Amino acid sequence: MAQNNTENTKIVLGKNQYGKAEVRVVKITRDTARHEIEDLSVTSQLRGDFDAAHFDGDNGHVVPTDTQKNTVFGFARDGVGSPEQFLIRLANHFTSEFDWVTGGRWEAEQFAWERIATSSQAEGHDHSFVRKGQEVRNAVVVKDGDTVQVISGLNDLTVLKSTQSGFVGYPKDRFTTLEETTDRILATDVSARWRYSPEAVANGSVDFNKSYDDVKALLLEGFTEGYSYALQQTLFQMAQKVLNAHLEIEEVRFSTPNKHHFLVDLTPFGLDNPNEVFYAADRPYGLIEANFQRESISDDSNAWDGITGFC
Ligand SMILES: O=c1[nH]c(=O)c2[nH]c(=O)[nH]c2[nH]1
Repeated sequence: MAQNNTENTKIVLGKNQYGKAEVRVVKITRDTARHEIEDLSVTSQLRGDFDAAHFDGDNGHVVPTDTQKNTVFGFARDGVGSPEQFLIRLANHFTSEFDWVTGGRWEAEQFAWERIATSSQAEGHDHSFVRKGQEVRNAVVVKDGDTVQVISGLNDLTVLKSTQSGFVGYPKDRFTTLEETTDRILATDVSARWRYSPEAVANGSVDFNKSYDDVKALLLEGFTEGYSYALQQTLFQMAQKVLNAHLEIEEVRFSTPNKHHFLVDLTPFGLDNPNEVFYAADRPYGLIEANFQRESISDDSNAWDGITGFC
């Protein structure tokens, strides 16, 4: 770390990074009449030797954030492919183009679109799309020297089990009013992130789009299977599915609200309620977070720095 001698106090520059946040880029591939759309929000942040900029106002090393934004658009001209590959391309570009850029952090959210099906085009319209309502995909690439870390993920994947879920056996004290139940609704908006082994990233063996679809399907399958004794246990079941099937993934992290559904008392109206009518409360909600990782991996990766909303 650099030091700067000011009048009488030595000041050291700590961690720093800079770049352009949330560059909204939409790429239409229009080589044929049937267009393709790729829609992303990309953040680029560079790390390296930027002492002079901070201490002396010397911008000789400061690749403008405006240039970083333009690079995103320029690279999109060739297509995105997968958000992970797109970010790795940006990482390799900035670290090879500018000697003093030793690494950085690149992040993307990807918004999915699907073709509008019409009565004349059941297979979907050629160039009219509707935003897919499910989850938002995301990716983070962190490069430090030659090591590239990739974390993929999704937000807001809303799921619900209408039975096969209960919550019993918890400790009770004078503040406990919650009734035990063996048949409740379990609902959550899944935020999940998973980190690939740097080796798998380096040898280029990961097909990030295929892997994403597969992990999402496994998370959903894990949610459906069996009886849930708590959201905590269901998260483990979901992670287990992913880690068993994808050896190139080292860890999976979750942040999931427990979206409570309270049985409404219909007796004032002379009606029974055999687990059919619920009040869907929006707050407060339980907040269940858990990270699952292979025992064999060390937990010293700082790839997660800057990812908020996970424990
Ligand atoms: O799945 C659950 N986990 C909890 O930790 C919890 N706590 C609570 O009140 N209800 C639930 N449900």
